[in-house]
Amino acid sequence: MDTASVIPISVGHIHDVQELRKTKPTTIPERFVKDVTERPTLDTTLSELPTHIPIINMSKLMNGNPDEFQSEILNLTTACEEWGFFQVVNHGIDLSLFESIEKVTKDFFMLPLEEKQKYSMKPGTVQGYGQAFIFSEDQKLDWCNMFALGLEPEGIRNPKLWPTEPAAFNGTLESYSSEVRKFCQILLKYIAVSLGLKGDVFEEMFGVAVQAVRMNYYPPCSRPDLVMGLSPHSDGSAITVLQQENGCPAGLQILKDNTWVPVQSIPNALVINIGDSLEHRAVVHEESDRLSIVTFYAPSYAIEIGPMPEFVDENNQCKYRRYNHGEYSKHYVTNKLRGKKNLDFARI
Ligand SMILES: O=C(O)CCC(=O)C(=O)O
Ligand SMILES: [Fe+2]
Repeated sequence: MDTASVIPISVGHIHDVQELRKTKPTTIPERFVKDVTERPTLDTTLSELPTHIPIINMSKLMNGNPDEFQSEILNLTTACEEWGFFQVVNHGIDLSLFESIEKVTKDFFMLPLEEKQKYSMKPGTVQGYGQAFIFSEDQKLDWCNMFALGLEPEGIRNPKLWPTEPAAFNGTLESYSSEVRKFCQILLKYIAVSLGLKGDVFEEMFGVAVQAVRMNYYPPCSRPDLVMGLSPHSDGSAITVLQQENGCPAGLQILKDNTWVPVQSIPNALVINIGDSLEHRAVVHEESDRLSIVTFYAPSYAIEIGPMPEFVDENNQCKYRRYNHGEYSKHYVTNKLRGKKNLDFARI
């Protein structure tokens, strides 16, 4: 996430989805109605599919049992190679923090609109309250309200966007984020090991990693078949850590072998994805709302990244060029969500 300069663009009126929902509209405003080919396949038809993304049990990686470690590292290799998406259970983050971040986030979204608008996301930027990735008046809108904040390094923070209400918001977000940051560092170590690399290779490569959070609140919608909660995209991070409200209906879907597969929510698990690899989207429901709290963890904007020499030889030719992560990030946030096209930035 970039604090990017404000681009003078006209995005038209962006309805606040929660306010719209209050009026219980029988017809959905045209700007939210997706073109026929872009409408969601709803859960009922998807429930027949084999829907399980891999599950990684972090305690098996940390309990000192070498056999369990080896087999779970293998699971992680498969999860990264074949899916790019998996859930982590027994991740070690205090569950009371999960509850408290959920509570302050929900409380924030339930504030009166005027209060939330004090932190409005300016067109062309990605921090604050509103809808991100809207760049024109004719672009369709997603059925979602977002609140996004840059966290680390200090320089990407915009203190004016940190809310004064609910009072516990800022402190809770700080504690939560520092735990999630440690989790990301540990997970990247295991990913390095699963690739046969030194555990600290990513930590060294990333510099002071960029961390940002986006909270997505999806109100119910009378016509979930016509709208999208969040348009298909892949994330511009190294890893993304998604927490969804316990007990909420499945909303996240990933594109696996050309089929949208719903991610069933496992209580207290974290959903991880390897950034900019697998396309995903969120659908909404007729009666239930849904909340997700999403952390993006990425290399420092200052560093240059590219294919690792360990993985390039005459049989595995280089497919990507080296590039500056800050440039990539700018490219990412100044393009609307459009599937996986962002990685073309680096393709040779
Ligand atoms: O809410 C979800 O499940 C998806 C969120 C997501 O993909 C994102 O914020 O990048
Ligand atoms: Fe995403």
